[in-house]
Amino acid sequence: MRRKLAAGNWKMNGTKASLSEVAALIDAHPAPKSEVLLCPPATLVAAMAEAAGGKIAVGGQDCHMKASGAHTGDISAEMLVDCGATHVILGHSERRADHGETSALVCAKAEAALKAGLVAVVCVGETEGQRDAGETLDIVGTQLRVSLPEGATGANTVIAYEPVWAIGTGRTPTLEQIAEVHDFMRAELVARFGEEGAAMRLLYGGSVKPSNAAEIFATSNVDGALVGGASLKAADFGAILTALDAA
Ligand SMILES: O=C[C@H](O)COP(=O)(O)O
Repeated sequence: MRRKLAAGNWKMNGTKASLSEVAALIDAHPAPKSEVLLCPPATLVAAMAEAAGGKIAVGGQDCHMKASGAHTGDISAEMLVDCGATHVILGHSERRADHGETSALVCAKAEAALKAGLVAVVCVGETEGQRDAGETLDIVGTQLRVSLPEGATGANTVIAYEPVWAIGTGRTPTLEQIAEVHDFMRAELVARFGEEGAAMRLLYGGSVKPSNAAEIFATSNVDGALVGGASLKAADFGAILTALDAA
């Protein structure tokens, strides 16, 4: 049985004052059925982990493939662990677009994350042009195949399907489109990883909000969400968590 996961990605948002949202979330949802993960900017990982006190999981938004060394501005998986992180988002489309990250690099980062004991939340998803060209399953299949290292399991790896054109736009795929991609990903993962592929959580991400969460969570092979904008406010993220707990 896959435990549902409500994950929030704060992206480049938040200061120490924003940690009041974490306290509010925990107060309002002291014992959720679903697992809860928040991934703040690196500057807040340690403080958020302390504020969360183990009641919700905290993750980074990226890590380097190496454990240490001359890589100015980068952060290693070991450093995230040292700050109290248990997860790391890898291969988000904003990293792929802003920093030219390839699936091969994402795979190297995922290997580093797993070695350090982090859960890797690996993101895949097509652009609008790729969807219009009928390439969605090809793109997602290739990203999955290349981004995931050997040794990925249901315990150490989560997949987030995030159509690039749905991120921060208020647009979402139809439920049929989400189901098509999630069912496809499940089949690919089972074909490669067997039982471990069946155990991996598959999150949907892209304009998830309180008003559309319930229907998305009722969709085939959706085990939760990776939420951007709506994760910044405890009230919105809490409403999404409530919908996930009820699914
Ligand atoms: O990582 C989260 C996704 O990019 C979704 O962002 P969004 O909920 O603001 O559309």
